[in-house]
Amino acid sequence: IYIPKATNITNRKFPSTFIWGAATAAYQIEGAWDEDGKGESMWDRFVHSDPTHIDDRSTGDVACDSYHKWQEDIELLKQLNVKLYRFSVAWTRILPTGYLESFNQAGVDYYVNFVKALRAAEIEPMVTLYHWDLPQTLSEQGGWLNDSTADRFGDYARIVFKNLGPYVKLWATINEPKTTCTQGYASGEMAPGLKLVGDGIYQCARVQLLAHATAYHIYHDEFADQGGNVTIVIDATYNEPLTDSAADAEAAEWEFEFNLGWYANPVYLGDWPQIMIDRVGNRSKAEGLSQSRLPPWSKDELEFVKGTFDYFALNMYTAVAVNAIDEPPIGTGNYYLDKGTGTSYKPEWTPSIAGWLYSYPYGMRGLLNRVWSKYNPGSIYVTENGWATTEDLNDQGRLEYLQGYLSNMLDAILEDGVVVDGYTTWSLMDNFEWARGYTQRYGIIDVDFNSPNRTRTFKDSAKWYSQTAATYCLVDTCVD
Ligand SMILES: CCCCCCCCCCCCC/C=C/[C@@H](O)[C@@H](N)CO[C@@H]1O[C@H](CO)[C@@H](O)[C@H](O)[C@H]1O
Repeated sequence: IYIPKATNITNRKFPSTFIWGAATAAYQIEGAWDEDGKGESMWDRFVHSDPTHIDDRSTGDVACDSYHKWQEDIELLKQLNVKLYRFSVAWTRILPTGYLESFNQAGVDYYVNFVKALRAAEIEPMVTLYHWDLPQTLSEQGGWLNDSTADRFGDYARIVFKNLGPYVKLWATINEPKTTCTQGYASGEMAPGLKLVGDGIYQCARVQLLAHATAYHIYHDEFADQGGNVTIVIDATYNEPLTDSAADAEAAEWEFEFNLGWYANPVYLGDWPQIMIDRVGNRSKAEGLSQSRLPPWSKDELEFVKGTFDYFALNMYTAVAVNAIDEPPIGTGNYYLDKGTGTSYKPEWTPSIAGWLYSYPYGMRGLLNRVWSKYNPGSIYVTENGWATTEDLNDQGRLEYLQGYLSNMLDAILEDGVVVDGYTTWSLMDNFEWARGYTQRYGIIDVDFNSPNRTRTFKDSAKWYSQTAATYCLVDTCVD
């Protein structure tokens, strides 16, 4: 279909059924890293073992102190007029070592109280089971390279479903498995800091998908009466060919499959994308390996993973320009060489202070259409979307980014027929931005990390978002 690349902000209203929300993750906001029986996660170990892992030598030990300030956070959500809050449960509060024997009732009580309070405030909880804080004990046993981690994830998911399930209808199993595999197990920039760009990166994807499917089946086999929906959160870029050439168009397609397709294809369609099977298989063979570095699924595994979704949870921030390149030399196995594409950003896109994040609002519409037509998921939630700045209450750049992306989302809904049921902006408040520490802020609400109270203050974008969530309108006045 032809979609004009409109940049104007629409003055039409969002459907009244659309759900406005905000998102966070446990390690990034909670703090209280060793309180009330919580175990050590691989992020606790990563930041404590070598402060140089983090740009500003900071940690998430206190972060936004949301573990203690959760009632205040719910008040903020109410002031924002949002009806959906996506947050994650810290695995190590429930099972401090990752094993059932370490069960910690205090962790369960904490989250049960929290979801009850959200419901009382008429805010729907969307619970992510895993947002990168793997129990350190499991990490030492191979973490996402060890098949048994999928079973440990199932043990943990069962406890959370059983206890929080009466109050939760929207579940996300694993957040952005690709980021974990590329940055945690390949570039080493994130926990656990491994550099296995040839094979570990692919095994990590396989084990996370098995873990997701394990939790999905546990929910539908044992807790179907709760009537909730479960999926995995996948991050993606909108891939625009660098030029009009057929070669760049094909490269953009490869880029799509080696990123989003890597995780979505097994879940929504079955098996790895064919281009990955072919390219990694051929390059592995040329390297003299007897088996592809992309681990083939068994027939049982394929059936186990295929169809494990009730909706599509999409994290979308940026666009990338993609170009064809000469076939990279065969040598040491490497995912980035297997991919066989070049990536950059177009000069007309607006850069943020995060090197990877550029504003190209049309990308939201383009990607939503692609996900909708390729995977036919029935319903999409955009579970993350946001903009990086330095500390600044007058964040006009963030406001314009959100306005532009949401305007294009509405075009996808109203013009193209894509079903987007809800949106949780990243993030409710400034927080610990992984390897960037507190140097990059994504919150619509400012957090003063120098104050013991972690004072929260609405930025301009939060004031605008609160009005938008109340009126379903991105500008001052909308037409129905
Ligand atoms: C001339 C230079 C050319 C370089 C071209 C590189 C192009 C590759 C760019 C791909 C960028 C994708 C990287 C994406 C990362 C994000 O998905 C990831 N950081 C998002 O993580 C989520 O976002 C939040 C903000 O970073 C984070 O706080 C949250 O926890 C994550 O779920």
